[in-house]
Amino acid sequence: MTAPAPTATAATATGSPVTAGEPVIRLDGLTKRFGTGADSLLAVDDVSFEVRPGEVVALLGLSGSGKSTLLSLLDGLQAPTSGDGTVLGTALARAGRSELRALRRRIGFVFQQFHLVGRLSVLENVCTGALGSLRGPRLGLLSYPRAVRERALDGLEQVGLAAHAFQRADTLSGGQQQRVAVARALMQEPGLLLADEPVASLDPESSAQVMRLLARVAQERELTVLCSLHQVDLALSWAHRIIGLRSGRVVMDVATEGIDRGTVMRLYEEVAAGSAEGVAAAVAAGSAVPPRPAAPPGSVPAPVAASAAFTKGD
Ligand SMILES: Nc1ncnc2c1ncn2[C@@H]1O[C@H](COP(=O)(O)OP(=O)(O)OP(=O)(O)O)[C@@H](O)[C@H]1O
Repeated sequence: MTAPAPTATAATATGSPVTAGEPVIRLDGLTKRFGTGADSLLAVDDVSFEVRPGEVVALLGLSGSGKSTLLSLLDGLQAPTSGDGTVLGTALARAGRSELRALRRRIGFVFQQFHLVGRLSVLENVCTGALGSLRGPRLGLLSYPRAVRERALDGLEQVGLAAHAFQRADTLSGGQQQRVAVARALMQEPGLLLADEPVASLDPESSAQVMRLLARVAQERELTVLCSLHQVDLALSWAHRIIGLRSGRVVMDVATEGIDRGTVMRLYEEVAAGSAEGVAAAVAAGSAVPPRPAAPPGSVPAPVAASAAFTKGD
């Protein structure tokens, strides 16, 4: 599946969609350190990039490279240690609690584990997506305004699950539950959709279905999507752009159009500091990555070098 270019956009030479609007995300040296002193850990390290309206971006990187931490910073769930970022016009480092709460109401978040309430009906789960805009707690489907219930049903139709509206959520398959979670996120009418490994616990067929759904809603709603993934092939076929993290740093930022799989796979290999320039040139040219020099027999692999940046355009 190829990511459909959002409407009202003009494709650039690299195929990346660009609209005239302000960036939805603008990060400037965003940094998150856990702990202090010698034992502290730099989870997100001086990250700067922009995401334009309608862009569908896949966030790739080894386990522990900082993808989830970056997403939680963007959602205002964690405060940056230094640097700044603006999301939907809210400055992350300077926003107060209520501003961050307001920001979160405008960001849809899709989790790996769906986070549905299993004993509630599918429709009521979708209705909970509107809670941020309603006053007071809700108990039972009928406690939601009719307009919300109708919108939730429309959402379920959009994700192909209207027939299951009155079933308990925990009777659905994993792939179906994730599609319900997408419908719930869309109830917020978000200006940005973040997804943290939304298909990590799904089989290949359900994964493709969920990614196809995300691509479709992104196109139909001109919605900006930033989604962490472990599946390079899904990222290549679904996203407009791949941002690769290694040890918290952005080491790859490429349009998916014209990029080959081997180049992206370098993200998952250990990169010796000495070969970084070669990789950078290969990525920038969109060509195949030159072979790594063979390690002498018995040698210990070089540590992954966070400084081995091969950001496109460097
Ligand atoms: N609350 C925390 N306190 C301390 N360290 C943390 C915390 N959250 C994350 N980390 C550390 O920050 C680093 C980045 O973690 P993060 O979960 O963002 O990576 P990831 O790329 O999302 O990994 P995965 O693909 O396995 O989900 C890891 O070393 C992790 O152990």
